Amino acid sequence: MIEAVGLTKRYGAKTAVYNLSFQVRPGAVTGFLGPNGSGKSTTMRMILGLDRPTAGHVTIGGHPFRNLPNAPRLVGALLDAKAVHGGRSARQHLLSLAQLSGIPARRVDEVLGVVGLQNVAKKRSKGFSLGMGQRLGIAAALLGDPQVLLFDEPVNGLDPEGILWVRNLMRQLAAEGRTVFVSSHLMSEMALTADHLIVIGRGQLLADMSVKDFISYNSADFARVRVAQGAPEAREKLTAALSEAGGQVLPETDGALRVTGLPLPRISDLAHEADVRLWELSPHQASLEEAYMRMTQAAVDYRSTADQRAGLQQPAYGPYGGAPGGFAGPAGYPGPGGAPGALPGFTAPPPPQPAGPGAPPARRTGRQPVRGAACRTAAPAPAPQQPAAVPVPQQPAAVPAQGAVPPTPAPQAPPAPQAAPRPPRPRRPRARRPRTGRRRPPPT
Ligand SMILES: Nc1ncnc2c1ncn2[C@@H]1O[C@H](COP(=O)(O)OP(=O)(O)OP(=O)(O)O)[C@@H](O)[C@H]1O
Repeated sequence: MIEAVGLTKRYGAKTAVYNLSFQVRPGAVTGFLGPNGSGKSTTMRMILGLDRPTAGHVTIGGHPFRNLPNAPRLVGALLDAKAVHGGRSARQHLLSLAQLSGIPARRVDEVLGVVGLQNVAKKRSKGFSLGMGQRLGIAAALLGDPQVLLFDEPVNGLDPEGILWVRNLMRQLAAEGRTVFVSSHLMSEMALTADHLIVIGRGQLLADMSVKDFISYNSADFARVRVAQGAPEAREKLTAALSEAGGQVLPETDGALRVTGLPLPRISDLAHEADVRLWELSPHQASLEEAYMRMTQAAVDYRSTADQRAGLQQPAYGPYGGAPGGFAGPAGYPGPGGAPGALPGFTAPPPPQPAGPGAPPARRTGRQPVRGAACRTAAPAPAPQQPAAVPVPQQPAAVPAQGAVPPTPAPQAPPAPQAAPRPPRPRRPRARRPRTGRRRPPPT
């Protein structure tokens, strides 16, 4: 098991990870999610003893990584697949790692086979594609047949077959009772691979819960209702009946209705009472991607200037408020779509607040390259001695998870000393040239 307690990492003025506490249990795939720059890699480096926490601690099986006896056989990691000597072949690279860790050479050929690189084992790795490099990094992680595995974006650059292979590999490793901690930005993939999720935003814990709970806490379940074709008056009648009963009803583009705030049996009864024949009444759940986007909107640091969204809050839509896409307001929530008395399971949490005027993202300075295998014994970065000023990320309005550590309010950074504003310079009137009445000659 991996256990982090109050883990904090500062790089100069930048707080990459703040007061992070979580556990990664064996026998499950735990997904590690968060927007770009939210501190996932930093956390993984601290778990592997490659970065020293500024505060807090993290252990594997009860010991800090550096105190683990024979760490490479206990822990395997893929952090940066490109951190390979390009002049070495895949086999040579793995062989050197194996020799450093006392792992028998035959294991090298085994893992080359597992990752499907046996036919290019003698090729220099500098000629490898992104996906081949990724496979080599995974081979390095598996080399010591470890009980604890960390993968930082393992499917990066893999083709669909490779992605499926990684998914099955992760699931198999977890089924064997190993601890599998994997970060990814591919939500659809995480939904299929992970059992449990740890979500961070701006270095702080946002959620620690099962994938299923994460989706239902952070998205609106809804019912799709379709009346018999060619009966617009029946549709209107049903809309009125459902709204009167406290449901939020939105028209869908194909003529169906999206209903939140009412359970399916109640919708069925109301349709029956209104004498409306239904052709469809089905439950729907939002995807992990929708739930993730909803939760992390306020913690996104890097957004395209072409992206007009100020969040996933959508404008009120139709006479009942709310918005298409499952993000209708929850029961009792003052905003579009809210309806008192709406039932659990058919409501969404309050929409996340748009990101506040947080500090601009700090530039990454002197980031240390990290090798692909955990058996690397890099000297730890000295913990920077910083004042305890921490820029506080604005928390999205997330539902606190069972077992999640509620983010502790971070101390406010004192305002940077400002130079006294200069008085505006008086503008000199521009001397006007006297008009001569002559025109410029046309260009030749
Ligand atoms: N060595 C370093 N020196 C200074 N700042 C750093 C260093 N390493 C990371 N950071 C900063 O810490 C923050 C967290 O970075 P980190 O790489 O952990 O995020 P991440 O969640 O892994 O991002 P991504 O999803 O883009 O890989 C970023 O703002 C980053 O610039």
